[in-house]
Amino acid sequence: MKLAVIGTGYVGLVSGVCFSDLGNDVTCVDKVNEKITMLRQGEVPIYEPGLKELIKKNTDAGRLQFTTDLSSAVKEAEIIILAVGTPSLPNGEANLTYIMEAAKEIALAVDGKKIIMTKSTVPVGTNEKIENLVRKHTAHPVAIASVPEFLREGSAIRDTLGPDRIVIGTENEAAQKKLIELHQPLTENILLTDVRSAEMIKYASNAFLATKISFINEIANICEKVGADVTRVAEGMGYDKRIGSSFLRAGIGYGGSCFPKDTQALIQIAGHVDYDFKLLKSVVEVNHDQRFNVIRKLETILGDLSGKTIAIWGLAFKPETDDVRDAPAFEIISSLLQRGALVKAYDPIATENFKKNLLHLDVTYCQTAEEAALHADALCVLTEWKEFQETSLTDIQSWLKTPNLIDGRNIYSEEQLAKTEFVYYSVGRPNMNNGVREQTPLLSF
Ligand SMILES: NC(=O)C1=CN([C@@H]2O[C@H](COP(=O)(O)OP(=O)(O)OC[C@H]3O[C@@H](n4cnc5c(N)ncnc54)[C@H](O)[C@@H]3O)[C@@H](O)[C@H]2O)C=CC1
Ligand SMILES: O=C(O)[C@H]1O[C@H](OP(=O)(O)OP(=O)(O)OC[C@H]2O[C@@H](n3ccc(=O)[nH]c3=O)[C@H](O)[C@@H]2O)[C@H](O)[C@@H](O)[C@@H]1O
Repeated sequence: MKLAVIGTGYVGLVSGVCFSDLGNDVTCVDKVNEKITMLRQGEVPIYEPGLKELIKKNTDAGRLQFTTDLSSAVKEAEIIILAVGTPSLPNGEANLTYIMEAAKEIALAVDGKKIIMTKSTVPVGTNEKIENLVRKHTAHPVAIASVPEFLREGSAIRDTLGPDRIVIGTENEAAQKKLIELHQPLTENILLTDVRSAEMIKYASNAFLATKISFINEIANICEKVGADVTRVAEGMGYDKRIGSSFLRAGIGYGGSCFPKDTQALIQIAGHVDYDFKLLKSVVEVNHDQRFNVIRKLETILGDLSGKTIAIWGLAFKPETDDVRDAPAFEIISSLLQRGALVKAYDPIATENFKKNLLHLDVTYCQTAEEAALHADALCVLTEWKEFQETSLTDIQSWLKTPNLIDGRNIYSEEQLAKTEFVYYSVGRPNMNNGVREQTPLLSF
């Protein structure tokens, strides 16, 4: 099939490349010239394991192209995939400017029968708005479908080529048939539904995963007070198939380009129909507060942070990506600087993106993990990069001025710590001091 993909962010690029890998002719479109130039030269504007190689394979095979010429790409295609951004407005609502602009450009370019398949995450009712807009600008038969995307950054190719499910929301039977045909090589598990339900499935899925994270983070906070270990609690819960073990990793809260924005957007969607989504509001609040536990723990160990040197390992919102959108590191570092601390930070690949976004922050960015940790009063691990997990605790101890370690992602085990002198605080697990577990006093009730 001939496809045009509008937008070469994570979703557009990865789905475009994967669809071409399945044998379709794909043209990826972006309005940013530099992105298209890079892609044509075989460079990838985002970091995603395996993507560069897959792009080369498919461009070499002549099935994958990149252009800024939306009109020609649309004319050539049977299916147009809409994958532009839907960032948050200041009030939390999804900003639909890019979607609507792109939809208009598509409508003005169509010259025959087409399917527009929306992969961007859009509030319930948006695809109907897209349809109305398109009808205003063209008389050609254009079918609209909502086909939400569920990929994760860092495992985007694997997720796209082996999805748990595909959701196709459309009222147009011919489009439905065509979209089943397009997605069938990926999975047999295709849910056919109406447009509004498809749009809601995406928000409900992200909101539910965010809820799991905030839930386990609150359990972790209680574990710290009662002397239990949240990793064992999560394991014990996860064996129950009704609960499942995924998304029960306690930490410093979720970040990234989607959970924070999509939870806020769903609260707004509910608000527009006079529904107060109390549970989700709490999920967001818990998540925001969770970040500051890192600061509270540092203050417990070091007291006043003014003049103290704090090493930060990890700036990306999760490993295997250079994406720093809404990364917890932003607020944690800002808060440290406000308290007068000196911050030295290291991330294997996200430093440049972080700097670009936070030019005003007075942070010393380091080339290696060791450089960041050297002579610091404490080290905070904010992203669970494998490189950090593989660094010997004996080395870390020798680099630091004082062996204080805040492990925001629970990457080190009690056994590893047993042979060290660290004051070690993690999330929802017993503190360690000089290789020994700190005892929680008898509970009074
Ligand atoms: N990032 C992710 O992992 C996931 C994102 N999503 C959703 O997918 C959508 C896209 O997300 P990202 O890929 O992160 O977006 P992004 O914001 O990184 O990229 C969007 C791209 O679209 C381009 N663009 C905007 N208007 C255009 C136009 N009129 N013509 C051509 N190009 C245009 C921009 O220049 C940009 O390169 C969002 O709605 C997001 O919520 C869904 C699942 C996963
Ligand atoms: O709509 C989207 O954009 C995507 O959002 C998430 O994907 P992503 O943001 O790439 O990354 P996740 O692996 O879900 O992690 C999100 C955040 O939650 C945190 N997290 C995740 C899992 C967990 O157990 N604990 C936890 O704190 C991560 O550290 C990270 O900050 C969803 O997992 C995807 O299904 C969805 O398509």
